[in-house]
Amino acid sequence: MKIGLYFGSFNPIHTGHLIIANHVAYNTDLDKVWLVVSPHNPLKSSSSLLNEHHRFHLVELAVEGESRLRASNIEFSLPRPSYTVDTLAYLSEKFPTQEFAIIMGSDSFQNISRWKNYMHIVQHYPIYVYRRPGHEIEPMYGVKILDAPLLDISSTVIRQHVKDGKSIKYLVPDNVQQYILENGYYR
Ligand SMILES: Nc1ncnc2c1ncn2[C@@H]1O[C@H](COP(=O)(O)OP(=O)(O)OP(=O)(O)O)[C@@H](O)[C@H]1O
Ligand SMILES: O=C(O)c1ccc[n+]([C@@H]2O[C@H](COP(=O)([O-])O)[C@@H](O)[C@H]2O)c1
Repeated sequence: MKIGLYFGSFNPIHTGHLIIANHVAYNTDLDKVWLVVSPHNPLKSSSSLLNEHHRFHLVELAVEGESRLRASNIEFSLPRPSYTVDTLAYLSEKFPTQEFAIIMGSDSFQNISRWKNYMHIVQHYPIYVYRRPGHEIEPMYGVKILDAPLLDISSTVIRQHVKDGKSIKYLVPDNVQQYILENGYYR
């Protein structure tokens, strides 16, 4: 089976992430997409990060009932910060019969040369890039650029809306919105 690994902070998961994961799961040669919650992105400050268990739970709520999408907390038991190359090595050893690919937005791809051992990643794993407004890229390293509508949604905007008391309806699934508001996250 071919599995797309969609790594992210998911702080919180939003409709953009879900549209991307669903697009890949149904329009490429990949069979499933795992949304891998990274406790700590090595290139981002952790100050505005909601606890990883809460972020993971929100991803679980978001993919509930969708058989091709799965929430993964595999990085919770690995050293911090979460270096993708280390997670890939761990997964390839743990699931030797699976074929793994990577899914990322074009903003992440623009930074890939700053990732630990990025040449190993680009040489050994297929990469699917979803274009993001304001982040035009040249295809390099044989990456596949997905032909799909641009989505101007970010976790940053959702956190800011919650802080400002604005609605996040439709920007996140209803059950995710309800859980965020009930628990007072991002206030
Ligand atoms: N609207 C979007 N279009 C394309 N790719 C996206 C979009 N939102 C997120 N991604 C991609 O999804 C992955 C995980 O993103 P992440 O969890 O950091 O969300 P984010 O919205 O970028 O968060 P933040 O606003 O906190 O930086 C990254 O590879 C990112 O490029
Ligand atoms: O391995 C690295 O050096 C590396 C550097 C920056 C980001 N990443 C990973 O890229 C993923 C996307 O990060 P984010 O915070 O933009 O959602 C997340 O899983 C990070 O751990 C990985």
